[in-house]
Parts: sequence; C-alpha cells; structure tokens
Amino acid sequence: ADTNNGTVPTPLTNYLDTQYFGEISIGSPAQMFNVVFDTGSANLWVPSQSCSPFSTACFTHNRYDASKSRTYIENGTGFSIQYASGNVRGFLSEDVVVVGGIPVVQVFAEATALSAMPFIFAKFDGVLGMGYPNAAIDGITPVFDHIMSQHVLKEEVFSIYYSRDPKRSPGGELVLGGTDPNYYTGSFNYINTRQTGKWELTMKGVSVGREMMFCAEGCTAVIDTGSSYITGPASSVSVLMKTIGAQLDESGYKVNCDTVKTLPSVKFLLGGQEYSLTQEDYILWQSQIEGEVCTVTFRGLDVPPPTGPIWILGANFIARYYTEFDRRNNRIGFATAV
Ligand SMILES: CCN(C(=O)c1cnc(C)nc1NCc1ccco1)[C@H]1CCCNC1
Repeated sequence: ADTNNGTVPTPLTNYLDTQYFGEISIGSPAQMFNVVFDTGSANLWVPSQSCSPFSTACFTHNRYDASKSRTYIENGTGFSIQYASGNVRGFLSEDVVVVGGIPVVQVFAEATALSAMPFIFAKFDGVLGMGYPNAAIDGITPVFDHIMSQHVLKEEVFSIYYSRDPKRSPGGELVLGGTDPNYYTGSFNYINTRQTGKWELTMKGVSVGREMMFCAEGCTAVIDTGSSYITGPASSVSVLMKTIGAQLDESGYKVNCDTVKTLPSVKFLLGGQEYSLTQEDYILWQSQIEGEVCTVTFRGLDVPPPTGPIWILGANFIARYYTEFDRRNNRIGFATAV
C-alpha cells in the first residue's frame, strides 16, 4: 500500500461517546466490517454467515461469507473468547484483511455464537485486537504484527484519538505507524509497559480532588481502547462513587445533573504524571424521555488474581489523553487531546 510517509490514518465513528469503531475489509471481493480497534484483546473476530439465526446479536450485524471470497483459506479450529461483559464462540478462517489500505493474510475467527449481552447493543460488527501476540488466543499472529513485518510503517507504533463530542467529525482516528498532530497538543509523556506483554502500566495512585484514595501501594492500569468506561476494583469504585454522591442503579452510577459542576477531578498517577479527569470527562450527560440523566463513566469490576486487581482506563480516559502505543519500545505515550 502506498502509505503517505509510512503512517496510515483510519477514521473512526463515535457512537454516543461509548463505542468507537472503524471500517476494515475481509476477503476478495472486499466484505466490509465495522470493528473496534481493541488494545484489551489480541484476536480478530467478525460474525459468520453460518451463525445461528437464533443468535440475534450475530444476525443483526454484517457477516463474513467464506463462499463469496476467492482468497478464503479454510482452517476450522475452534475459537472461544471470554470477556467480562460477554463471550464469543466460533471457528478460525484465513483470508486477506485490509486495514487502512494495508492488506495482510490473517487468521481470524468467524463468530457463530455471540452472547446477546452485550453484543445486541454493539453498533460494531466485530473486534480487531491490537494487543500483544502472547495475549492472542490459539497463538494466532495479530493483525498489527503482520503489518509490522511488512516494514511499511515509519515507526512500529499506533495511536488512537477518540472525539468527546458525538457531533464532531471524525468521531476518532487510528494512525498506524505514527501519531496525528491535529489531535493533540504539547509533548508526549511515555510510560514503559509492565513485562507482561500487555498494554498495561504500573499506576502509583488514584486521587479524588487532592486526596489519594486508592492504589497508593501501586496497582496495574490496563489501557483498553475497546472499553467504554473506567473500571476499578468494585470496593474502591463504590467508595469513589459515594464520595461524589453517585447512586448505583441497574444501568450504572448516576448523579443529579445539578451537582455535576461541583464534582471533584479524579486523578490517575502514571509514570510520575497526574492524569486528571474533570466532571466534563467522566460524566455522560444524556437527555432522555424522563429528563436529563447524568451517568458516571466508572464501573466496578473485580478481576481475579493473578491478573487483578486492576484498573481499566477506557474510552473516556483516551478521549482526554491522546494515546500512542509503542511496540518498538514497549511503552505508552499520552498527550493532551485537542
Ligand atoms: C469490545 C468488547 N469490550 C467492550 O468493552 C464492549 C462490549 N460490548 C459493547 C457493546 N461495547 C464494548 N466496547 C465499546 C467500545 C469501543 C471502543 C471503546 O469502547 C471489551 C472487552 C475486554 C477487552 N476490551 C474490549
């Protein structure tokens, strides 16, 4: 692919500040899919033409049809991925996948069963894992690793911009091979990833206002471009929510919209820098039939040891801090998003 100076931008769609996805193609002729570029996982899956009609989540999305692709290569190995929020089952296939105009021959999963929760709410069809190879199920080489081995990228990095304003276009941007100065200001602060071969950092504390309330002894922060919210250990998040006067209901933590302007900043101490989120950044203000609803974009999630306890910094964090994922130096860079 003729990549302009070795960096390749892909525009992303922003759905309600909670889902960001971009278009890829699989097969010849091209079959188009909307996928989440997800640093929290390392496999590519899309719904399959052969999914059961009873799998509503599968049926309501674009589906890959191997019989219509002349570059399809059969594999058939079983596949199953388990997220905290749901699961995906299917089988492996191989075909030409094009991301940002760069073609790779890729082993991916055709999903034949998608759990209704949460995928009936997905505006995207599938997930393109941007994680490290050792996080990939079935030992499959991830898409970005195939792209790196083509030596078409200026740098072995990729960057993510998520817009905060649903009306703003583009809703976001993935850059393969570099960063896009149009979407950040100032310089990057870099933090080395832990040796785990995952996009995770050591966090030195979480403060509310001026008080450090959590993770003072150090904890793990996963930078997950595929998660909408920030999650932390349920006990910590419930204390944090009590501090800001949020109530938990069936669809998450809510605050009275009148109190939003008085809410404190929440700060994450990473690599000697404090990354602050103001109420602007962590409150999702939605006008619904019953009036204004203000959702706090934090969720409690207990990840069992040895992986957990962890904090997951998702889209609401990335929307504030433009993020560069550096595979060459195994580090993550943050700059203030514009
Ligand atoms: C994609 C699966 N994920 C979701 O959190 C998720 C689930 N279900 C829906 C409907 N949306 C999700 N993410 C929307 C989104 C897009 C970009 C930012 O957030 C996570 C699972 C763990 C690894 N990381 C990804």
